[in-house]
Amino acid sequence: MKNPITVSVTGAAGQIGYALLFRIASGAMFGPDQPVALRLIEIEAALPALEGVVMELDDCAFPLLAGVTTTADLDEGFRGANWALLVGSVPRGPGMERNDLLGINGQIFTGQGEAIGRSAADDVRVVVVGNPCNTNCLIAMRHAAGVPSERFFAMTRLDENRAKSQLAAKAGVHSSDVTNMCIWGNHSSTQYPDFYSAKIQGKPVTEVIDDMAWLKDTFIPAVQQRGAAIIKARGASSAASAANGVVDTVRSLCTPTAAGDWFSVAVCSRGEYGIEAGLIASMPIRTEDGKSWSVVEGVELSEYSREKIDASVAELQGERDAVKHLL
Ligand SMILES: NC(=O)C1=CN([C@@H]2O[C@H](COP(=O)(O)OP(=O)(O)OC[C@H]3O[C@@H](n4cnc5c(N)ncnc54)[C@H](O)[C@@H]3O)[C@@H](O)[C@H]2O)C=CC1
Ligand SMILES: O=C([O-])CC(=O)C(=O)O
Repeated sequence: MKNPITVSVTGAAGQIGYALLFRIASGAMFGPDQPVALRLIEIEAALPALEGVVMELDDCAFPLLAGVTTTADLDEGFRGANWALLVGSVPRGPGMERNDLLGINGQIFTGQGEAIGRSAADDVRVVVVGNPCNTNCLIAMRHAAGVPSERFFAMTRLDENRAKSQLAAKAGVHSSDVTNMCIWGNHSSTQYPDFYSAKIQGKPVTEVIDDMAWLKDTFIPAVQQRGAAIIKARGASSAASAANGVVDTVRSLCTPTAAGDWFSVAVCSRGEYGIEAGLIASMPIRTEDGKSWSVVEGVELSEYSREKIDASVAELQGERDAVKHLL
């Protein structure tokens, strides 16, 4: 039997938490022979509800679940964490943009970053989901003393999956036929789902979907606005698909990437593709060994792509400037 991987999850009693914990405990995140220990973090007021979730985890009798801890204490919650999944934070409601949450949620990530620096395992990797996730990730990274910047990620995988699904439906193929789908920039309505470099059954999307007006004027806004459309329809923000995005993000970071492909996650830029170093921006990422990762080099950017990426990066710069007092 392998040693358990310790996974800390904040906001564990929330909507995404409810969809995520059972997937982790069932083996969907780390595979069918990898035990996991969960450390669940909530604010005091939500601890009673979290106990109910733990009762349900118990009632699943998951063979891979090696233990569950619940706490409102950040050091206790991140103790020994190999993965810290930062979900806890307020979701937006109808009519809001994700960065309207910066003032409400930003400060959560200072204390969490500090506690990760003090208490997590030496190999901790951090995935920020709580919105606005890129800038919250930046805040956490800046406060996590001793944790290298390449261990911080913000989630754009749900956007990637949405984009694949939209392109597949238009082309009449399965979403698994869509590869090389990069979301660039911010997890926001300025994100750029790069249809120019994506492929369908190995061919450029623009060859298979010969409809530039649809790609530019329907596809891109549909992906950018999908979160808002879900909020409008469901009355609450995406939860099951977001949890699925977290599972996919961690799996992709832990599993060698298929030859020629890449996946989307926001990482700390080192200046790749002219994106200001130090910003948490989504880019095309590969891992060869399931541990270290790299930004895929040489993706060709049309003038259109360049403009879209620059606009999203400008938004990230604005968000960073708005939280200067937290950095
Ligand atoms: N990056 C992405 O693709 C996506 C991000 N999100 C974001 O994920 C976040 C969570 O969404 P939901 O689970 O639907 O919200 P929710 O409101 O159902 O749950 C959030 C939970 O976080 C807890 N919480 C609040 N402050 C906390 C703190 N300081 N420490 C620990 N826990 C804390 C709350 O008590 C609550 O149980 C939101 O910010 C939402 O916008 C949602 C979907 C996709
Ligand atoms: O749109 C929202 O506020 C929630 C979210 O991040 C998403 O669904 O992508």
